[in-house]
Amino acid sequence: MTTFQHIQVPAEGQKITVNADMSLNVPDQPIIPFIEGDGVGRDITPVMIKVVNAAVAKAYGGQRKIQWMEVFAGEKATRIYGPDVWLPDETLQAVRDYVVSIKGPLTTPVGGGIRSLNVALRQELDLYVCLRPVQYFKGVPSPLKEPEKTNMVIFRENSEDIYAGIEFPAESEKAKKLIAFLQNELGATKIRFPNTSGIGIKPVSREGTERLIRKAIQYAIDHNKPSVTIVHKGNIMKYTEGSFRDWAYALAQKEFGAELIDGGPWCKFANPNTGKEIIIKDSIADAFLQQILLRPAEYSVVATLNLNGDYISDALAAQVGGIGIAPGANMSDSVACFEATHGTAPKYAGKDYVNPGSEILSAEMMLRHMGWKEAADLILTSLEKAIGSKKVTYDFARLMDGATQVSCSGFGQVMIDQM
Ligand SMILES: NC(=O)C1=CN([C@@H]2O[C@H](COP(=O)(O)OP(=O)(O)OC[C@H]3O[C@@H](n4cnc5c(N)ncnc54)[C@H](OP(=O)(O)O)[C@@H]3O)[C@@H](O)[C@H]2O)C=CC1
Ligand SMILES: O=C(O)CCC(=O)C(=O)O
Ligand SMILES: [Mg+2]
Repeated sequence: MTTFQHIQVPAEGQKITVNADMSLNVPDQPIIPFIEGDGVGRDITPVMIKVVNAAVAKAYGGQRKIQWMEVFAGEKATRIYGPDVWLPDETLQAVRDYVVSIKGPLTTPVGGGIRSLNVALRQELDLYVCLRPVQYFKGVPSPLKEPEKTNMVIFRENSEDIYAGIEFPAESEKAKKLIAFLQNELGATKIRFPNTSGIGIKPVSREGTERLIRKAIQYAIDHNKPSVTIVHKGNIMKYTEGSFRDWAYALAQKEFGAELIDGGPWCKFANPNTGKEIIIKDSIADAFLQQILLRPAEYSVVATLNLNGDYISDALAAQVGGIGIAPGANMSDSVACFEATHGTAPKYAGKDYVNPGSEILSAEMMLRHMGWKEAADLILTSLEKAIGSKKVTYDFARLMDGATQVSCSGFGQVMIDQM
């Protein structure tokens, strides 16, 4: 058994393992690492665990049980491991070795300070897909007239782009060197204020694009979806976002046999499982952001770059009721770490106030990923019933007629009472 410095491995339970074909072996008592998270992480993570335990107990009558194993990151890690240890090596090792994990949000300061621990975790473990389903739950208050028409699944590239954090502060030696190189060696004449510019680098590769698009198209096949939309700003950023689009179309043709529609670039192929047509199309990001509000029913699977995916996730979440119920997963071919779309919402930290729904729905995705469908279904139905009962947290209560506002833990209890 692995020994850790500060992580306590539960006395009972086993690791989930991965087969050669990437399917999972899930024991009846899997050990699941969790990161509590900063800010509201301390409110929502215990509620998520309580709701998941209740759903698993109800679904399997004691036959199955999750053995939770706390691993540390963010502010809590600095209290345990020392002031500069934000993401301990043993946390990365546990998330990798135990295959399936879940995390609360982690703070990233604006401007200076540490770089994002969330991004570091994704990069270190090469969790290259950020999967964020966006669906409407009946009764949730939404700014749209027909929120049920928003039903999309975002495949956000999670390892590249301007998000990779390769940047140099204005007036630093490195920025000066890089600007001089760009001007003198590469003929870049368009840096408007070279003496006071910070510089960021935006790597976007064919390999990174292809592995993301492969997953998005396979998802559309497996879930019988009508289309995959590639979202990019390739008219302006031609060799990063534009190439993303071109590589995506090329992959659809090369690996899935897609054929051009009316000379392209849109293309289509028949779903090998159902025979139904899957259309591969693209949309420029600014236009896409208005299309999803005005014509959401025309979009299904969305494949996009890292930064676009970040913006689109929150925008789409708002359409179906907000980031209080927006779940997600960071995935490689073998490892998956589930997490809410929202951040640490610091003004609400420790107040037992916010909606735990995003992390609970992330756990629902986790249970489904493990093949524990019955427990996952119970979570969905109890969430729907809880919303139907109008006992909801502040974010929904402030927009819902006749609602009773409950706390974060109170909402978890309402869900458990509905199981
Ligand atoms: N994966 C991660 O760990 C992420 C981390 N972050 C980090 O989080 C920190 C704070 O970021 P910030 O920009 O404030 O964004 P947040 O997502 O933390 O919060 C923005 C607003 O969203 C609403 N909100 C967030 N969570 C909930 C919830 N559970 N229930 C109901 N409403 C919610 C609140 O709206 P209202 O004010 O209307 O009540 C809140 O003020 C930053 O350091 C950022 O880097 C951000 C995103 C993801
Ligand atoms: O890492 C962070 O602090 C922010 C990340 C984020 O907003 C996201 O992944 O959606
Ligand atoms: Mg975000």
